[in-house]
Amino acid sequence: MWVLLRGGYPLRILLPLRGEWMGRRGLPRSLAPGPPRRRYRKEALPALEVPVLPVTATEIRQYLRARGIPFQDGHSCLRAPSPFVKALPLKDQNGATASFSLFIDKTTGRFLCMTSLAEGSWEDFQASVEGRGDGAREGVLLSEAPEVEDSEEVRRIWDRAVPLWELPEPEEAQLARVMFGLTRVTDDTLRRFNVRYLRPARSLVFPWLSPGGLGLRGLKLLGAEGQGDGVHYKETTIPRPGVYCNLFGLPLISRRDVEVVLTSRELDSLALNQSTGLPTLALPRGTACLPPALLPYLEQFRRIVLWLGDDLRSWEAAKLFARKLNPKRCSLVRPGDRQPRPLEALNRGLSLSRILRTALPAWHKSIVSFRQLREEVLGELSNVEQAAGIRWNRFPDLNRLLKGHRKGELTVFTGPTGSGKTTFISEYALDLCTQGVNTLWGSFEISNVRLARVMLTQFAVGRLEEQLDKYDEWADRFEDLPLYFMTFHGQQSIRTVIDTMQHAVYVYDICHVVIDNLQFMMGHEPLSTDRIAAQDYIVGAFRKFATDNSCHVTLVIHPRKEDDDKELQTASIFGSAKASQEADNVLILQDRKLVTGPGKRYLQVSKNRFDGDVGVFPLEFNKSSLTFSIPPKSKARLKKVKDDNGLATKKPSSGKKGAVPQNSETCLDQAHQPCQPDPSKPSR
Ligand SMILES: Nc1ncnc2c1ncn2[C@@H]1O[C@H](COP(=O)(O)OP(=O)(O)OP(=O)(O)O)[C@@H](O)[C@H]1O
Repeated sequence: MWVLLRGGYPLRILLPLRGEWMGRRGLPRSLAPGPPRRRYRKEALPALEVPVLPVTATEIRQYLRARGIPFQDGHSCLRAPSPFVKALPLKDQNGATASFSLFIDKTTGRFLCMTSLAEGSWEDFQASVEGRGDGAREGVLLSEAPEVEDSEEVRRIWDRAVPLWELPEPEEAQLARVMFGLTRVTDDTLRRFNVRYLRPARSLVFPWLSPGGLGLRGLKLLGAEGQGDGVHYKETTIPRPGVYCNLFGLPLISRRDVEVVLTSRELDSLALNQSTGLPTLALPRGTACLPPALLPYLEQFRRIVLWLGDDLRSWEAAKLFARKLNPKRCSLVRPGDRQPRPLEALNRGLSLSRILRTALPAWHKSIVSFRQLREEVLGELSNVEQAAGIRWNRFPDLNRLLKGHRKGELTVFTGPTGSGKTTFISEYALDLCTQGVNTLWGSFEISNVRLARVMLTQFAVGRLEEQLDKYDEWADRFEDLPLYFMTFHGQQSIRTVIDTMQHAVYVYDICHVVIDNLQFMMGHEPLSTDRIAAQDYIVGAFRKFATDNSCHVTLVIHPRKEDDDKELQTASIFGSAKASQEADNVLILQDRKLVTGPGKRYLQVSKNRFDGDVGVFPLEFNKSSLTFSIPPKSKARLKKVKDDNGLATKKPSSGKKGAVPQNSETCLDQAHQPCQPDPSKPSR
C-alpha cells in the first residue's frame, strides 16, 4: 500500500473498492490472476548486505584501466563497451559512444548493459570480464523478461484496455477525463504516450515498455474515485511496486535530447510535454524513491529539471534526488501557489514554460546568503503543518508534543532494561513506515526474524499464531512496506554501520534509520573514560549522518545504572552529556505509572528542539498485539487505528458491500483472535 500513499497525490488514498468484482490488486476478478499464488523469493525480508569494503569510483576506474577497457566519465555512471554484447569487440578503441552501452554506477559499482539489459553487481562484472562467470550466472544476469505469470496478466489487461477516444459512450469518456483532470489533455498527447483506459476498473493504464518501445514489461493502473469535493487516486503496479522500474515516457526520448523534466506522476508528464514540447519522464514511484537502476537512462541529459509536486515533501524529495543525479546538472521547481504541479498548472491556464524558467539550480556552495535561503524559509512558514513532519497515526500524544517526524533529526530513546524499548520503537517506526517513510532497521540485539515477528503482530494488530491461514495475506502486505533490515547481529564497528546506512540512503532513499542499540558499536572496552569518549564519537557520527543525508536517525541508548525507584532523566543516558546535546529529541520510556492515566508505563519527551514542547503521556501495553497504541479494552480506539491504517476488513461470511470489519472488535479480546486482512487489498 505504501506506494499508493506516496504516489505524490494531494489527497489521501481510498481504501480499495469493495465491490464483488474486485480481486487481488484491486483489479476486476475477471482480470485478476486467479487464486492467490505464492512466488518464491529468496529473501522474505528485504535485508541489506553491503560488501565489507564497498567499491569506490577510483577503484572502478583503476580496474578498467588495468584491463584496457576504455570508458567515459558520466554524471553518476561510468560508460564502457559492454562485454555482454557479443557482436561488439570489447576493445573498440575508436570511442564511438553508441558502442559504450555499459553503465557502471560510480557509487555502488552495479552495472547495466543498455543493449542486452544484463545487469549485476560489480563482482559480477569483474567475473564476466575475467571469464570467471559461469553460464548459469550469466543466464541470470541476462534474463530481462518479467516473470511469466505477470506478463500474462499484463497482456490480458493491456488487451482489454482501450484508448479513451474509442470508448463507445462519449459520456463515459468525458467522465473519465473529468475524474483524472484530463479535460485539457488532447487525444494526440494520450496517443503519443500510449495511455489506455480499463473500463471495468475505471482506471487509466500506463504501459511500461521495453527500451525501443517494443515489448510490454509491466503496467501501472490509476483509479480515481470522487469523494466529497475531491477525487481520490489509487495506483496499482504490475509487477509489484518494489520491482516496477518504469521511467514513463522513455520511448519518446531521442538520443539527441540533452534536457529533460522529471515529474512524479504520469499525468504531470502528459501535461508538461503537451504544453512545453519538452521531453518529460515520470518516476515510477513518485516522490518515494529514485532507484539507482534508473540512473543510466538519465545519463545523456546535460540538464534535468525536477518538478515533482506542490508540497514540501516533493521539494525535499527533489533535493535528495538531485544529489544522486549530480546537483550540478539539476534545477528544481519550487512548490508554491503559482507553481502547482504540472497538470494543475495546465488546468489553471498557467504558463508551464514560465514556471520552468523559475527553476532554481540545485547546486550551491557551502556558504549561502539569506537571499538563497529566503524562499526556503518562506516555504516552511507557509506550510507550517508539513514543516512539522509526518504525524503518527497511532500516537496522537506524540504529535501533540513532537508535532511530527522530521527529516535530518536525531532522536535519542532510552528506558530501563527490559522496559519495552524495542517493542515501543518498533511500533513507532512501523507507524511511519506504513505512511511511506522508507525505513532501515539496525537491530543488533534481537534477530531480524524476531523483530519482524513483533512488527508483523503490531501491523496486524493481533496475534497470527492461531490463524496461520491469514499469515500469507498479512505477510504479502507487510512485504510491500518500504522496510529494510541490516543483517548485522552483535558487535559492529561504527564505520561499517555508517557505510551500510549510506548505501541504503543511496539505493533505497531511506529517510529513517533505527539503531537498537548504540552499545553494540562500543566494543568490549571496560567502563572508562575511553568508553565514554567512544560513545561521544558514535553519537557525533550519527548526528553528522542525519544532517548530511537529511535522514532521521532514532538511536536507542541504555541508561546508566540508577536507583530503581528514581525516574530516569536526560542526564541518566549513559556517557557524557553529548548524546542529549546532539539529539534533537530525547524520549524516555519510564517504567512506572503516571499518577493520572492508565497503564504501567509512560513516555516522556524530555527534549524537543523543534518547538520546545515537552511532556508525558501514558502507555498501555497490549500483550496480544504487542502494541502501546491500543489499550487492551478500548474497542473504539482500536477500530480507529485499524481504519487509519487501512486495515478495516469485510466479513467473509456476509458478502455484503461495506460490511463491518469482522475482527475489529474481537482481535484483541480475551480469545486473542487475530485480525482479518483485507482480501481486496493489493497484496504484493
Ligand atoms: N509494557 C510492557 N509490559 C509488559 N511486557 C512488556 C511491555 N513492553 C514490552 N514487554 C515485553 O517485554 C519483553 C522485552 O521487551 P523489549 O525487548 O521491547 O524491552 P527492551 O527495553 O528493549 O529490552 P532491553 O533493555 O533488553 O533492550 C518483550 O517480550 C515484550 O513483549
